[in-house]
Amino acid sequence: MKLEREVAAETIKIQARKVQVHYGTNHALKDVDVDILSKNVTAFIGPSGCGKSTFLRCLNRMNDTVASAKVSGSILLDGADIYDPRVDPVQLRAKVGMVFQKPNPFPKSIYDNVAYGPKIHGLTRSKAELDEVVESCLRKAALWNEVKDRLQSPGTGLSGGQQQRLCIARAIATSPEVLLMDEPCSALDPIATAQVEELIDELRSQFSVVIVTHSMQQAARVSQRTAFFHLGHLVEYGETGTIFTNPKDPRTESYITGRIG
Ligand SMILES: Nc1ncnc2c1ncn2[C@@H]1O[C@H](COP(=O)(O)OP(=O)(O)OP(=O)(O)O)[C@@H](O)[C@H]1O
Repeated sequence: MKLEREVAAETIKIQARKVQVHYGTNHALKDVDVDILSKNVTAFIGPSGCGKSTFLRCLNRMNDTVASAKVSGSILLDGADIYDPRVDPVQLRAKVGMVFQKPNPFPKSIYDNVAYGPKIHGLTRSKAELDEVVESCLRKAALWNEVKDRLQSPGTGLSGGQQQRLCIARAIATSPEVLLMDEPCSALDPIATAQVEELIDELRSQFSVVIVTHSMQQAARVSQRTAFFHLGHLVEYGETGTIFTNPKDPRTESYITGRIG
């Protein structure tokens, strides 16, 4: 029997039903149903072009910025439709933050990169409060000790791994509830990758994390749930251990054993 604490931790944060995405005539995502659990890391895996990033971008309406993209179906965040016309996508993206494949700090200081979100969303009332938020986010992103003496230096002057941790600090500065990560380690060396993976594990005590990855080892290391996509379909979704050791669908098995992809 599960402990009460564990059951409480496994509430549904995002519920997606019959999500379809077309880019012009390209039907990129077909009838995707999935429940993303709170305080879990969910990995999206599958061969190139299968729709992982497309689906990830549906979860904070980033596809709104792609003129040819048409999204249908329903996506609920804590039971509320994120595609409701009354939802402001900018506010939504503060709640559902995103970290991209290539570290993309703003051409501003390290401090301002992190302070930007809280400032534009009016989340702090004083400079002292903002300083606290910046420090706490840099600490959570395991970067504080490396940058505390040069907060006014440009974020773009950091190493690739440090820049990615800065982008994570920036993404968590608006206190998101969900963090979307699109291949966040693909531009990083193994040491920086290990640091970011460790961080992801720590972040899940506070956020739901959804990560797109090409590395099955990474999915197995960091996630509790895995979704396997193939040709625009979500083929299989379940506990990571089960997906990797006892998949139900032959397509999942072929992918994890290296026969497709
Ligand atoms: N901005 C876009 N405009 C038009 N078509 C797109 C766009 N983004 C993705 N697509 C198409 O949608 C399909 C799914 O692409 P998507 O990037 O979601 O796949 P992916 O599984 O994340 O691939 P990869 O692992 O290579 O990043 C592909 O056919 C792709 O060409």
